[in-house]
Amino acid sequence: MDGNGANLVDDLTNKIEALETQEPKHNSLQESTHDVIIKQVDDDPILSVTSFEELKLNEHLLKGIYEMGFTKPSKIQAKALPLLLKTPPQNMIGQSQSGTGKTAAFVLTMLSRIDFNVQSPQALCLAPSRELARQIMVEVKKMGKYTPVITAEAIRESNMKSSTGKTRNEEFANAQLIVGTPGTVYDLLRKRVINKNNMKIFVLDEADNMLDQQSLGDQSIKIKNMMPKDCQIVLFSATYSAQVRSFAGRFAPNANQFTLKVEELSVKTINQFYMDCKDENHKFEVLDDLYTLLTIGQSIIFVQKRDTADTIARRMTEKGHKVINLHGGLSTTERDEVMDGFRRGDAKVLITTNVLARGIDVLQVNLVINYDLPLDLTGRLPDYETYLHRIGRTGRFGRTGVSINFVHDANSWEIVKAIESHFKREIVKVPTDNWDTIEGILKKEISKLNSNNNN
Ligand SMILES: Nc1ncnc2c1ncn2[C@@H]1O[C@H](COP(=O)(O)OP(=O)(O)OP(=O)(O)O)[C@@H](O)[C@H]1O
Repeated sequence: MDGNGANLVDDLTNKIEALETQEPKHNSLQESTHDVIIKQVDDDPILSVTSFEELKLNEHLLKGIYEMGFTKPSKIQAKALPLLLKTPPQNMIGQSQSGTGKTAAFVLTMLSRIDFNVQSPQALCLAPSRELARQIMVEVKKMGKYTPVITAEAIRESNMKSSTGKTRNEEFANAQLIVGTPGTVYDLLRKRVINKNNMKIFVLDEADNMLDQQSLGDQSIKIKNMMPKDCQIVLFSATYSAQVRSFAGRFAPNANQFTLKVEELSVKTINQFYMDCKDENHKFEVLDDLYTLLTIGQSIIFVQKRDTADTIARRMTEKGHKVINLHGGLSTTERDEVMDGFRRGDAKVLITTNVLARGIDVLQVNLVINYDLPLDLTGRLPDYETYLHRIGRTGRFGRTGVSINFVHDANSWEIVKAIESHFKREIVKVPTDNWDTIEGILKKEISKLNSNNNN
């Protein structure tokens, strides 16, 4: 690479590092300008608030929200919260793009429904992974910091110490708000460790995944069938396939519904690229080059299988890159340690499987690499929903992000083309053999995106 090329790489590096340090734009929310389609169950006018005060939330909750730096509701919060908080409660099937603040919408609703004088479970939230359940609990604790809420996490135990010093059963006996994964929650409900009788609100985050019969659907249905009849059911996700949506309608009957058009699904601030590799082996060489030649902020590399995650992590380490690796084959303690380290920024590169495709919110992540493209159960066709969730780990809440897909044969090329036409969003080709050109293209696209953001 000539001197000029090296300078350009530095430029790009600076640009990517600048993205890394972007402060949250709390006062200038950048969201889709196109409205979602809202289907309301009653004839009341559709409300949209412009401030959290308008929602008449408990003052202790407001204090928590402001301490988190939230100055005003995001678009989904502004429109969904007035419906979510209605009395008597109404069900909700909510959809909004990745990173637009769905968590706060349902966490505020859960915290608002709880009678703090009653010490038994009243709000239950399910998430598809322990990492996401733990993350939601962090949000609950921040938002509920000035309320007396008692919480418990229903995920498989790790060796990390309980912060309360209570036994697990004691924790669940008087917990008012529980967040967990379906298997553990079902087990605790079945053993009556979790008392369901006073449950007022049942939330499924990543609802399409939680209702998918080939995934977590069975457990979610069993849990829902244990809830009291008048329990409010709230579903949220960035994606719903047509099939899951019709099932969701039965799971949460008479629900207010927010639906995005397919061309609105993909976040505009995530710039999508693909790199044409010669074969499977060449993918690793390109990955190595990427991390050698560009200093990238925090990034996530997605692969399809646990074995691949282990292999890539080992080979990257051998090449001198500092990477960490998280998948479902690790122990719960290892998973927690890896995730906490990544959140702290101790490690910049996380190699993982679809276990972390959904919901994980690490604002500094500015690059997502699909080392293996997400495939459905046939192993040959694209998994559109997972693609959108994976790239949605960057570009959160108005920030700019980059995603790079590795293509290495005719099938993977067809998958990228199918994804491009499905979401109606261009995936730009970058070469794999000329690093001056590569960074030139990335730089041009990123600056185009930045100037669009500033308009
Ligand atoms: N009103 C707000 N003001 C400022 N920041 C906010 C606000 N609401 C949410 N955020 C922040 O935006 C980020 C993304 O929010 P969140 O994780 O809830 O997105 P999401 O819609 O659930 O995304 P995903 O579909 O990927 O799960 C978080 O860091 C959150 O703290």
